[in-house]
Formats: sequence, C-alpha cells, structure tokens
Amino acid sequence: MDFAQTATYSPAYTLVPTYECFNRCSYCNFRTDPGKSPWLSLADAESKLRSLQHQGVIEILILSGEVHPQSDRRSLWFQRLYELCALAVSLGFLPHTNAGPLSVAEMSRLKTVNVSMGLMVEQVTPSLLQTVHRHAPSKRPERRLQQLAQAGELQIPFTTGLLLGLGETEADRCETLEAIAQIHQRWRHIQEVILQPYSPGLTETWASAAFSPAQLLETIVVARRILPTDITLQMPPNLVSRSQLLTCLEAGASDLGGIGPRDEVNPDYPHPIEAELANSLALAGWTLVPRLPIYPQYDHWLSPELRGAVDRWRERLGRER
Ligand SMILES: O=c1nc2n(C[C@H](O)[C@H](O)[C@H](O)CO)c3cc(O)ccc3cc-2c(=O)[nH]1
Ligand SMILES: C[C@H]1O[C@@H](n2cnc3c(N)ncnc32)[C@H](O)[C@@H]1O
Ligand code: MET
Ligand code: SF4
Repeated sequence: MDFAQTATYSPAYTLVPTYECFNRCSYCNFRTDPGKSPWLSLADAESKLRSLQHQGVIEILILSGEVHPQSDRRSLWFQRLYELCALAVSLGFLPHTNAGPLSVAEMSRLKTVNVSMGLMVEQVTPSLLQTVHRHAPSKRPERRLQQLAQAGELQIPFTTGLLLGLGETEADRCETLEAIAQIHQRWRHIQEVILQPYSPGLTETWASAAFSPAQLLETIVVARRILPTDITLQMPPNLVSRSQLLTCLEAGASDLGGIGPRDEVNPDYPHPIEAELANSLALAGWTLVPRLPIYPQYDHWLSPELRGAVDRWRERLGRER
C-alpha cells in the first residue's frame, strides 16, 4: 500500500545499571533503596549483549536509578554507566542513556558513547513537589529543564516527555509542552517527546487511577499544536489498548519508542511482539518501520566512531527495505 502511513519504533533492549535510587517518586515501580540493588557487572552485560547480536536489536537503552550527586559513590556509579555504554558501542549497538539529571562534565563524557540521550520533564507543575515528587529532589522542574538546555548546548540529540496523570491540570500540561518547545527553539535538538500515561503498577506506593484514554487523545492533539513539526510524538504501545493506539496515531503520534522484551519502567505491561503489532497496524493502513535512536538530521553531531556505527545501521536498514 503506497498510501499507507508510517509509524516508527526503535528495536531496543534495556540495560539497568542499578535499580537503587535516592529519589522516591511515589508512582515508581522500578526503584529500590540505596545500597539494596546490586550493580550490573560488565561481565553480565557483555554476555547479555553478545546474545543479542544479530537479533535485530539496534538501541541499548541504559536506564538507571540515581546515586545522589553529592554521594561518594557517585563517581563509581557514573563510571559504570560510561563503561556499559562503551561496551555496547564496541559490540555494534547504539546506546541511549536516561539516568536522571547529570552534571555538564558527566553529560559531555556520555556524549562520546551515546547517539542520543533522554530525560523526561514529567510536568513543570510546582505543586507536584508536595505530592508525588515530595521525596524526589531530582524532579524539580527547573533542574529538568536545565538538563534539556544543557543537552542543547552540548549538541546531544534528546528525547524528553511528559508523564501524564500525576495530578496536573490541562493548563499544566500546556505549560510543560510550551517549556519544551521554547528550549527546542534555541538548539533544535529535541528529536521526540514521549506522552507517557501514568500506569499503575504492582510495587509503587501511590497506585492512583491510570490516565484516561480520552484525555490522552486530547493531550496528543494539544501537543501536536504546541510543539514544532520537527519534534516527533512518541506513544508507548504497551500502555494503551490497540484501538486507542490507532486513534493516537490518527491524532498525530507517529513513533512507538523503544520496543524490546521487557518494559523496565512498567514491568506489569509487556511490550507487544513486533510482528503482531506490525500486523494489527497494517490492517488499519499503518506500516511499522524500524528506526535508529538518532534521527538523521543529527548525525553530524556525532564523533567519527559513533558516526561510523550509525552509518552502518542506516545502510543495513536501507537494504532491508
Ligand atoms: O521501554 C521503555 N522505554 C523508554 N524509553 C526509551 C525510548 O522509547 C527510546 O529510547 C527512544 O525513543 C530512543 O530514540 C525512554 C527514553 C527516554 O529518553 C526517556 C524515557 C523513556 C521511558 C521509557 C519507558 O518507560 N519504557
Ligand atoms: C523513565 C520514565 O518513566 C516514567 N515512569 C515512572 N513510573 C511510571 C509509571 N508508573 N507509569 C508510567 N510511567 C512511569 C517517568 O516519566 C520516568 O521519567
Ligand atoms: C524509572 S526512572 C529512570 C530514569 C531516572 N531515574 C528518572 O526518573 O529520570
Ligand atoms: S522514577 Fe526515576 S527518579 Fe523516580 S524513584 Fe523511580 S528511578 Fe528514581
């Protein structure tokens, strides 16, 4: 079908350096207390990554709990993140790290081993610091927005997004979207904005109601209006029903994000199998197309080594089509 519309996704696998986190977001089903989760060893990561070679996986998402910036364990934690990324690069994968707010020095070091990075703004609403983010100092809105600016300054292609249903109003969501649009205007480095509906899980302390599908649709429409057209809207396919997903695509979401064996953030919501997803989208006239974790307009920001790896993947994807 030549007239078919396309939805993209990133064939991905998630490595978790550690689940320990000094923040306690009350909606989190991922974290453990500091010192309570072993760190992923390079040996374990290597055997996992080797088993994923030639399986179609392109992106390695490095998703981590956070060690406090002032902790004397911070530099060891950071070193492990760096080494995991370097290992993934050496095995031919393309890393994307989301490990919470980073210093300028940390972010610029990770730029050498990541093709893009990410951090959700969540919501800029200050009152959330009294509720779901009461014990989460790294969720201060100005800290998060500053990370977006820092990424722009360093020429790092970036993924950010909104977590929806935290107790914010529609006006709050618009404000968050406008803040992202404004930062993007200066550096044009935001490749995608994730609209992530809060989804209750089994291990969090909050357990509120899931963000409603009707509001999600409305949010996509508003986001498409506020954000410039060079920013892609991403919708996780495991957090909405299949018919809702199609409505979201019609409304302007066009990317389904990283798809892999396990959603580490929402482990109670398994990702669909790619073939099954592709088939059901095809029935509705949508073609599911794999993409890299970096969009082509940013390739020239990469170091020569990463550029080579990206060029090889682009060639490979091109040949398969
Ligand atoms: O499977 C998931 N992937 C998540 N990803 C991965 C994301 O879908 C892909 O890494 C990007 O689309 C790569 O381009 C995130 C990436 C970010 O930068 C920020 C937040 C997320 C959140 C999730 C998530 O909850 N689950
Ligand atoms: C990595 C990202 O995952 C999101 N996140 C954390 N917990 C949940 C949940 N219960 N439901 C949906 N998204 C969540 C946050 O937006 C975080 O930044
Ligand atoms: C499960 S969240 C993982 C990333 C980081 N801790 C953040 O919240 O931004
Ligand atoms: S959402 Fe991220 S920052 Fe918040 S507790 Fe979970 S791991 Fe930590």
